[in-house]
Amino acid sequence: MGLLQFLKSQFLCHLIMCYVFLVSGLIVNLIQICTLPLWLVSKQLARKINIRLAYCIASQMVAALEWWSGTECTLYTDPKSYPLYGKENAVVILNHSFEIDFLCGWTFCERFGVLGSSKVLAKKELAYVPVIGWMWYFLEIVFCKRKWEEDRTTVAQSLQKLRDYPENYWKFLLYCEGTRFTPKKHQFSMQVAESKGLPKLKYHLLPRTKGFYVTVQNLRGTAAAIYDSTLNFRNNEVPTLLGILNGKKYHADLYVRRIPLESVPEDEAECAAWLHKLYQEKDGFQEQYAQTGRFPGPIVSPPRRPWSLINWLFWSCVVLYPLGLLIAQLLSSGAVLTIAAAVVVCSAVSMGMRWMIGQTEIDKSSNYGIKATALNNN
Ligand SMILES: CCCCC/C=C\C/C=C\CCCCCCCC(=O)SCCNC(=O)CCNC(=O)[C@H](O)C(C)(C)COP(=O)(O)OP(=O)(O)OC[C@H]1O[C@@H](n2cnc3c(N)ncnc32)[C@H](O)[C@@H]1OP(=O)(O)O
Ligand SMILES: CCCCCCCCCCCCCCCCCC(=O)OC[C@@H](O)COP(=O)(O)O
Repeated sequence: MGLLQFLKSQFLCHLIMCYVFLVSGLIVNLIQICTLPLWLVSKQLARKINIRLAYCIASQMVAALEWWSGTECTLYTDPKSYPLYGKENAVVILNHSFEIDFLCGWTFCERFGVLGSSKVLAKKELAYVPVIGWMWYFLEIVFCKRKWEEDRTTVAQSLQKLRDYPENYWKFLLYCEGTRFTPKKHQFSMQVAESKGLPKLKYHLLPRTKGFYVTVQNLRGTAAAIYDSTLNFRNNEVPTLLGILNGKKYHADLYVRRIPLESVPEDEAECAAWLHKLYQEKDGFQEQYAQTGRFPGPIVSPPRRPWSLINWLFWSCVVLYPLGLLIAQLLSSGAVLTIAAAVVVCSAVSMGMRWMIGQTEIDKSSNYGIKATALNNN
């Protein structure tokens, strides 16, 4: 193990990274709150400012993936579609099998210059996660309770609000499986597939079709295409956020197909059947990947950009300098009680960060999808 790799595995480094993320994130959240009056005066300007502010937070995690862990992200796609990525609005459909799949999504958004304005249909629980969840509130992220009776109106309303979004180039991410893949959820989901007379899937859960239908209906005329995206990792890697913090390098492969939105049927039942067929095709791509280690089509990888790193270094300077002064003052004062209080605060913060990282862990995944009726989401 080299010196750099040794340093990357040290808890002190992780603590410093988490401190930078948390404090800079809270500063950004505070500035976001200050933009509230602006929403009344100029909604579009407030949105544009919040896109840039969100970039300050999200790109730190992207920098950790790209520059700290050095994870390689390879894109398989049609070279004819490639020039359109980042230049049009699109609904992205992604498999939900990995703890850092959202981060790989963010990385591609960053490389196509749409990280700050990217959107997602996220479970409501994530809105309460400090920094990220609070930032999403100002980005007009669409939240759902995964209870259709309640979501059918709120999701449609939130999607309608996005129709006049000022930044043209955003991606709306939809995990149609609705929850992360686990063998148990797969077993239940395939029972539902069987009861509906649908072919079984090997690598995916049965997609939930209502969210997809409502998204397509509400974004017609705004989004130009569906980006059907299938993600996997080389050599059966099981990537985690803690692995990224430890500087572990992963190898992500993403296959993206651009499908014009007009080709999705308008009728609800046909739209649902279209989505089921899409997931059967996605299953085929994963099978091919398992057999050959490749997705179909050529590789057209966009290079990483320096901006995420520059942003990270900027915020590190902003928040570490006062911390350094504070620690020096504290140690020179020799006040045992104050030092003890500082240790308690540090421990509390690191526990809080561990809880946040826990939100990404599949073994802490919800029970959603375990019962066929899926009534219990907790
Ligand atoms: C490549 C570039 C990438 C770019 C990335 C871009 C942007 C990045 C931006 C941000 C990244 C941040 C990442 C954050 C991640 C957060 C993600 C999440 O939170 S995922 C969870 C929330 N999202 C979803 O759930 C979306 C999918 N779900 C739906 O669409 C649902 O329909 C719903 C709208 C949420 C409503 O759910 P509900 O359960 O109430 O209703 P359903 O109608 O879906 O369910 C009943 C229906 O399903 C059948 N059923 C029952 N049990 C199961 C089961 N186990 N499996 C499958 N199906 C089941 C049941 O029979 C009913 O069927 P029917 O419809 O026929 O009646
Ligand atoms: C600079 C880097 C420092 C990094 C410090 C660590 C920061 C910690 C940040 C926490 C980020 C929280 C974002 C959560 C996104 C989780 C996305 C996700 O995958 O959600 C799961 C849901 O889709 C489905 O839920 P389940 O039903 O499976 O349950």
